[in-house]
Amino acid sequence: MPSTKGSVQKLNTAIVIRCILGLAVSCYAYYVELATEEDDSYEAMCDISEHISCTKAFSSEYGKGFGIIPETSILYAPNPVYGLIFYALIALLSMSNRYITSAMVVTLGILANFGTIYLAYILYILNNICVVCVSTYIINAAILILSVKKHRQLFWNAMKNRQKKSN
Ligand SMILES: C/C(=C\C[C@@]12O[C@]1(C)C(=O)c1ccccc1C2=O)CCC[C@H](C)CCC[C@H](C)CCCC(C)C
Repeated sequence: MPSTKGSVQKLNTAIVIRCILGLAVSCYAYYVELATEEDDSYEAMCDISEHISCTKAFSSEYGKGFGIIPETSILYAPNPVYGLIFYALIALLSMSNRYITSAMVVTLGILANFGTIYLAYILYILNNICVVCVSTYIINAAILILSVKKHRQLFWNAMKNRQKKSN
């Protein structure tokens, strides 16, 4: 198992890049969601056909608060807002190479992928393909894989350091 400081830094960069992509996609989704609400004549780029439509997903009952948070809750917000908070949080936490922060990123990554499974199932129920949504699923999967790799690297680095000290 090769374990160097350099490969942890490379993984950090890779995670931050996925977060920036996630932020960009979430911004776009948020913009489209607002624009469809405000302007009836607005045509979103991601509305490609009858069954490949992002606005159908965004304006469905599941487009806000994941369809599970009650409308009266202060947490009730369009889904992309959760995406913005989530990707910003992961980017910040990924800059640290501490073991606990890395464990937090892995945990949040697992949560987000459960979110992905749920949202993908909703898309299936809606009989719809949403290109913007699917790209967030791919980003979430990549973030989880990379953060698990980083966590393993940190583990092996800690092991190596222990060995060095005892020798
Ligand atoms: C743009 C985005 C998801 C895309 C989409 O949600 C959209 C836009 C939507 O309207 C929709 C409608 C119907 C079916 C599917 C969909 C979606 O697919 C965001 C990902 C967010 C990701 C799944 C993060 C999950 C967050 C964690 C559960 C933990 C959050 C903790 C932090 C807030 C602190």
